[in-house]
Amino acid sequence: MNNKNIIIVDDEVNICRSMKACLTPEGYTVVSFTEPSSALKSMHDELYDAAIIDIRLGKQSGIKLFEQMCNDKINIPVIFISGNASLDEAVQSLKLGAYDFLEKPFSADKLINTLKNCIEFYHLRSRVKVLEGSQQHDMLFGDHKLMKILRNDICKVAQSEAAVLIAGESGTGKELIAHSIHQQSHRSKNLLVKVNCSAIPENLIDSALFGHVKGAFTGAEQHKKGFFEMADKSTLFLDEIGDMPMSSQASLLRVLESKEIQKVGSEKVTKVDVRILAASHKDLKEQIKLGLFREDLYYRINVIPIVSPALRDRRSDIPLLVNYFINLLCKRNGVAQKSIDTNCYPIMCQYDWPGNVRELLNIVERMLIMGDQKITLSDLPDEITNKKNNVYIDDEVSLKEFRIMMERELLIKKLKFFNGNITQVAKSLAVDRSYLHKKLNQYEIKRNHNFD
Ligand SMILES: Nc1ncnc2c1ncn2[C@@H]1O[C@H](COP(=O)(O)OP(=O)(O)OP(=O)(O)O)[C@@H](O)[C@H]1O
Repeated sequence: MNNKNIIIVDDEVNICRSMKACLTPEGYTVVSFTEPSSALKSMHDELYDAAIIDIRLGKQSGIKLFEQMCNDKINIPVIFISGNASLDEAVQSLKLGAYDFLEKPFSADKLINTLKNCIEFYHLRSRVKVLEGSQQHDMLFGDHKLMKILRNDICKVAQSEAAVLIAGESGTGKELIAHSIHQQSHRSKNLLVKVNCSAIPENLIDSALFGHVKGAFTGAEQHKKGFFEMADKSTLFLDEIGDMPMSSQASLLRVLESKEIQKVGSEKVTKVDVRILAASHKDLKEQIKLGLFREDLYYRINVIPIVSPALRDRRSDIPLLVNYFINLLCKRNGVAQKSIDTNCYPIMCQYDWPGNVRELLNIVERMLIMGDQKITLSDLPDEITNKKNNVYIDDEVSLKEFRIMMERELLIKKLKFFNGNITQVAKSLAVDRSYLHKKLNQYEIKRNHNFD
């Protein structure tokens, strides 16, 4: 059984019946309509795998129906049929994006084969789109043991259907984690649907999550699919869930409990099969205490918790990420490959990166644009070189890196103490002036370095 849903739109009831009779034994579930408006309504309400549409629907036009489907973003592959359409109409239908055109009368075999190829073709096409999309997402870089544990956890949870709550500071890669879970799950043949919960106005949440029918409220000029329907048989990623208003949380909880949706303005209740991933940079337990997040919803979405580590907790990954971003950005922007002076790494590892990987990515991009062929210490922004925190020593730092860090810290301290007086600094360090100049050049420290 192939378990696919097909919709037929033909003004001749007999033709609908005979197509149904030949497709049903092949395992297709077939519904038919003689009226384009009822067909369009059904396409909004149900999920179809393909549509077979007559070009001439009495006084109405199948092509017009197809155009309306495109406007309403109903993405069903279409096969047109007709006994009396002109060649022009057939060509027009294909130009609009229909999969094929069959001239009546056609054999049962011809219909069955065309339909099978059509569904396979669209399935492959969406798979290619998913793979293209995933290439931008699945690069969860990092060799630190925290990243190894994270990748291992992702691999395990991907195989299950349980809801996952991804916690972690902003910019640590929570969205990448969600994509990675989806890509490794059996739902990956369908697209992951992402919702930014903080961006949906409170009064539109039901319509955004469940969709609405035409005329449900002022401004609802078209039928609209909600995120749950879009994510049917796939994964729904609820990003920034901690920013969702309380009233919206109630609607979300209802659908998570019942696994059913009801479009705004419709009586009909539809089952959905959606896996939930959620993320928040806010501490949801804290939000519960503050009365800003529902405890019952928290337990629904937090079946498996995953924590995305802050960059400062895996500093040894910084050189790896910097190199990865340099390659990525040079390729993406079509510029010649640039490189970085490895003396930059110890300094970059000292910085706390409050914006995490996103901040690192932005800074690398800025240095690539503004700097020369090789990024050097002088290209590092002030907030990184003027760090005032205690020296951080990573588990995996090498002796050479450690020496560079300490020497640099010491030179800056002394220069500050002696107001940039080289003779005094050299004397206090028990080195001669030329050696001190050499070191200052090596670490690109200027005498009038900004010491604040
Ligand atoms: N481990 C990583 N490897 C490669 N790139 C990463 C990694 N982590 C994050 N990034 C990149 O950093 C940027 C921010 O990541 P992402 O949007 O996933 O973070 P987030 O935690 O969801 O942030 P927010 O809480 O602000 O939504 C993206 O460009 C992402 O590709």
